[in-house]
Amino acid sequence: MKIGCPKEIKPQEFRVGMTPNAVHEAVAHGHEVFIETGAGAGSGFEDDAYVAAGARILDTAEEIFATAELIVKVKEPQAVERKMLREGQVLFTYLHLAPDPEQTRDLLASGCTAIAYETVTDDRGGLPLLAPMSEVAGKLAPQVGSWTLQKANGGRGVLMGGVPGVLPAKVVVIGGGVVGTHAALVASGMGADVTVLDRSLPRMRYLDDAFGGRFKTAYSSPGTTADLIATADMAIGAVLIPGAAAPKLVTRDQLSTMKAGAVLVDVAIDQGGCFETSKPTTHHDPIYEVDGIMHYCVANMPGAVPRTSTIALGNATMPFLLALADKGWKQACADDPNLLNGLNVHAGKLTNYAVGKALGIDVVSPQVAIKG
Ligand SMILES: NC(=O)C1=CN([C@@H]2O[C@H](COP(=O)(O)OP(=O)(O)OC[C@H]3O[C@@H](n4cnc5c(N)ncnc54)[C@H](O)[C@@H]3O)[C@@H](O)[C@H]2O)C=CC1
Ligand SMILES: CC(=O)C(=O)O
Ligand SMILES: [Mg+2]
Repeated sequence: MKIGCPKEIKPQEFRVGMTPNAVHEAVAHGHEVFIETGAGAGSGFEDDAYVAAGARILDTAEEIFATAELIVKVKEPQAVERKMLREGQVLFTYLHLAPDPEQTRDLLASGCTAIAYETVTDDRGGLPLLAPMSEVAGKLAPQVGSWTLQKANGGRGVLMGGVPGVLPAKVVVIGGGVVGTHAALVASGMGADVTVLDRSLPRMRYLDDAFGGRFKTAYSSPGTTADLIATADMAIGAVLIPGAAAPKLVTRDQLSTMKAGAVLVDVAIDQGGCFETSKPTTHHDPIYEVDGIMHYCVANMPGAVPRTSTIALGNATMPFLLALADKGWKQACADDPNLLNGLNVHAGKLTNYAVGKALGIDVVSPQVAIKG
């Protein structure tokens, strides 16, 4: 199969969809791989490394999209990329369609088959292609939040770990999944006083067993969230209902109950955000203030550490990428219900129920779509 990997064009996005190692494996499986020149440079992979692994370098994204049957990316296709997608072409990348009606409309119009990393599942109910980036974003969240807490950046001027005789910062993490756990571990490692809120009792039991003492857990009800938010120096939004728009768990009215200069880091912004006042920002201009509360809402946080993120993402996508290329998308999805859960769009139809519900669009079941 002809596999193409264009350079990412989202602002300050330096990750790349395929590493030279991934190219090497795909070529060993008999596939042809086309990489846009410079695509890996931001992650420390120069064209030479791809050529040594067996890829051909093409000069433009147009050539990549025109040549490849399977396009492998990191971020959702931007408007100019969506225009280059065609019927029958397979797109394998993050999509986050629930909060993005324009992208959804364009993908449906293109006739392509789009498989979203973030809705591919595993046998234990996890999201194996979201997890590596959630690990990265979770670890980054207290780091960027503590920077935002600094006075010169608009924050309260509180040090995460305090000092002898001065209390540490209070951090509330809403959602104790992959992002939330990694955020809680780093925040507690920095010395903060951390509480994780979740609605899953089994998940909180696991967190307590595995990390007991390093942070506290509390059931995520509106009342508990309101109480904790009012005394927090930092809240990290890390909830997920797979495929769906994030629930709004802190309203604008609640900002007035918070301490001036407190910080909201909304990692769930790629699913629309879990704070009512969140709107997506970029690494170039990551923070803004509403009612005296600082917000950090970068939708591609792992792009800040592209070397780590590209390798971590490539490790996770590799088996799925090889299955898609070796068998073709229909057989690969028919053989693997977890990969089939990644199917969001096929031949002008939406195939993910959570996305359809969020956007009010009719859905064809993925099982039916692969027979079409
Ligand atoms: N901004 C960025 O760059 C990145 C964003 N993300 C996003 O971060 C979010 C979290 O991802 P993961 O941790 O991998 O998901 P996950 O599925 O591992 O964890 C989500 C957790 O939220 C909990 N939850 C659901 N509703 C809740 C509620 N009302 N209150 C409290 N907890 C609730 C679930 O029980 C689960 O434990 C997703 O939206 C994901 O797309 C992930 C990576 C990078
Ligand atoms: C998960 C995601 O959206 C990202 O890594 O950018
Ligand atoms: Mg994102």
